[in-house]
Amino acid sequence: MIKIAIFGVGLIGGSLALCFKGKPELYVVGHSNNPRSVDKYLKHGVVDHATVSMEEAATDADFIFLCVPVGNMEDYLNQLSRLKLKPGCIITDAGSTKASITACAERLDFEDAYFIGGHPMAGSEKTGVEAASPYLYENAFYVLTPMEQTPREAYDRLAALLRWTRAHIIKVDSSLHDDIVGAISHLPHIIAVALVNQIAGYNQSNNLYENLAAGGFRDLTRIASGDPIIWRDILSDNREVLLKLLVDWNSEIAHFIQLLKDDNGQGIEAEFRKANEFRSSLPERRKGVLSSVFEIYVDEVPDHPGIIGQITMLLGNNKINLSNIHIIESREDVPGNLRLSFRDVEHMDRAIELLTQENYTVHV
Ligand SMILES: NC(=O)C1=CN([C@@H]2O[C@H](COP(=O)(O)OP(=O)(O)OC[C@H]3O[C@@H](n4cnc5c(N)ncnc54)[C@H](O)[C@@H]3O)[C@@H](O)[C@H]2O)C=CC1
Ligand SMILES: O=C(O)C(=O)Cc1ccc(O)cc1
Repeated sequence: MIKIAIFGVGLIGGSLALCFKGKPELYVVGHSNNPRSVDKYLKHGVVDHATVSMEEAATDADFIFLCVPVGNMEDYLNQLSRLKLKPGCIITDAGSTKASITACAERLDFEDAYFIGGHPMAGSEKTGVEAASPYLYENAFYVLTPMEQTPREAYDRLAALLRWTRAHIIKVDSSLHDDIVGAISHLPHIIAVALVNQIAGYNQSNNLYENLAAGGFRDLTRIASGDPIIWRDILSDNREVLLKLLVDWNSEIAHFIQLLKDDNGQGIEAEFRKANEFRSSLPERRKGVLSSVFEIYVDEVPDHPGIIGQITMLLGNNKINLSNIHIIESREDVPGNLRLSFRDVEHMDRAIELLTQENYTVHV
């Protein structure tokens, strides 16, 4: 049996556990400091075994995944370096930043074990094992940041295990990772939070802001609902990169201020053209670091008990994974609309086909 120990079985650790559990020769052990979390991991069936003992989880493991907040990674690495690990054991992490943890691991002595940094570049604003899914990483990039001295054999063994995630494994230098992910993920999170807080401020004096903030505002700011502790740690750890990115962001905003002051319509148009061009060159059907949500609307769903069950059962029976379901403006006896969200376009396309066959009116 190959033993995989997962420290921190939340959204990311739990999704990894679900990719591995039940696969030939794999045995998954979850660890938490908190006995109540251990019970929860077992109740959710995401691991084969769970324990509060770090030693029990780690000592005979072939792979160790650290899936705790970025701010706790160093402490876990230090603790692991004091244990006698199985020769050849691979320690990896799932943290959203890579330079500091790789540098920390480089300073430590794991004897015959190896550290290889990792970052599955898919996730969501949700947290906890309740939100875990075995499909989370499908078609996403999974970055590995091996060190110069990492043996090829160890890298290959980790990459082979990670094939169960159905992600695309890619090797990137750890500080290049932090520059790029800082720009495409961490900076957008700051912008989303600042924007939501700006509007929340206006809303205090008039809640029409809240009522009118629909569609586009919700799409643009979904990531502002990310977990405060997880994001505190990511932003603090990558602060040097982010401070430079925010200087550039300020110049972009200053440029817009100038265009508006000058009432420079041509300049505004040029900005939109430039953005449209880059955006339309982005790969469309691949998962990126900011997960896309594929949504459809089902019209006039009669508001009687059981209708939602019928729809979810229809999709479930056809192995279509819903990531969210929302009832819009449904009052008693008045037909409502349903918003169904999917994590990938294939599931959405199949749902449209099935629901249309069943005579539901569907809009994308
Ligand atoms: N949320 C996301 O979409 C993504 C997150 N990541 C990274 O994955 C890691 C885990 O994030 P999530 O699974 O989203 O968070 P989560 O909150 O769902 O899970 C975190 C896990 O760590 C445990 N934990 C929390 N505080 C702890 C502490 N002080 N000491 C020990 N354990 C603690 C929790 O009990 C939980 O099991 C983070 O390093 C994050 O940067 C990576 C890719 C995507
Ligand atoms: O909700 C989203 O789309 C995300 O941004 C998820 C995410 C969060 C942290 C990461 O390091 C990678 C992906």
